[in-house]
Amino acid sequence: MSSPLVALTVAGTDSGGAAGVAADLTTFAALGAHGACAVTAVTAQDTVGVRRVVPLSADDVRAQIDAVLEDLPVAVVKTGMLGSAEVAAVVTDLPPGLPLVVDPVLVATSGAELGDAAVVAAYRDHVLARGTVVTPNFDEALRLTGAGPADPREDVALALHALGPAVVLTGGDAEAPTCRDVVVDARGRVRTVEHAAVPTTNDHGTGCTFAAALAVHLASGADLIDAATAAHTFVAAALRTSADWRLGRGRGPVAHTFTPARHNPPTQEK
Ligand SMILES: Nc1ncnc2c1ncn2[C@@H]1O[C@H](COP(=O)(O)OP(=O)(O)OP(=O)(O)O)[C@@H](O)[C@H]1O
Ligand SMILES: Cc1ncc(CO)c(N)n1
Repeated sequence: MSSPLVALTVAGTDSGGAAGVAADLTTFAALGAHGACAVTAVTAQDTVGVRRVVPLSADDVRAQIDAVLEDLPVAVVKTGMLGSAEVAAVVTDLPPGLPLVVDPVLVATSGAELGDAAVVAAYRDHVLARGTVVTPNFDEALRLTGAGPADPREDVALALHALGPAVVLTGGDAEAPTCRDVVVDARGRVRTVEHAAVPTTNDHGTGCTFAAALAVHLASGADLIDAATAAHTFVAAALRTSADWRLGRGRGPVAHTFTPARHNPPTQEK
């Protein structure tokens, strides 16, 4: 007997349905996985900006994670907005050996701050060391490493790798000819994944969607470079789908509803 692959997201909600838990669960479903969630914070957010953030306590988050892990055969955990150093410590306590994709959410697409200096310190001091792979954008990578904007992306990615995890430094840029993600595997080998950029402003949620897709592909057995390539391809296809959408007054949602694998869902044995 087989069951669907189970992926758990530990992340904040986006009331506009573009990023955070909504993006993660929809992406898991689009790739045929069963998604579970532990909510870290509730945001009042739309395509324009973030109006309010209500953090949940570390105990609230731990209770959700415990409930899921005690009942479901979770194959991979993906984290997004953690919101506080206390919640970050709960993530660090995840069972050893459970693959962990850390999307170190610090800033929303709209520019709103979603992680303060204490959260940055928590990532640097212990969350990254527990992570299997970390997926920052360039701005997040600079905050986590203290590097400067003129530093080569490969060097910044290697500085993150030195803190413990494999790395996919994402390079979304709708105005560039191509988007280039720098990948550093567990052994420190550097590769790049590059695709034509999709010219669109409907890109709210790309980072969450990418990390969620990466988590499913890794848990399905792909190596890091294949998983990053597949996740990058998924996001690009989703962006092509949403490019003509007219949703909201700001940066509209990426179409994480795009479903390439509905007819071939991944499975797991236990
Ligand atoms: N316009 C685009 N065209 C093609 N690929 C893109 C585009 N924008 C982002 N991507 C891809 O999407 C993935 C997520 O990257 P990105 O750098 O946008 O994350 P992010 O900045 O964390 O996202 P968010 O805006 O949700 O915080 C990467 O694989 C990136 O290359
Ligand atoms: C809740 C949440 N998580 C992540 C992001 C990153 O885009 C966001 N805007 N909101």
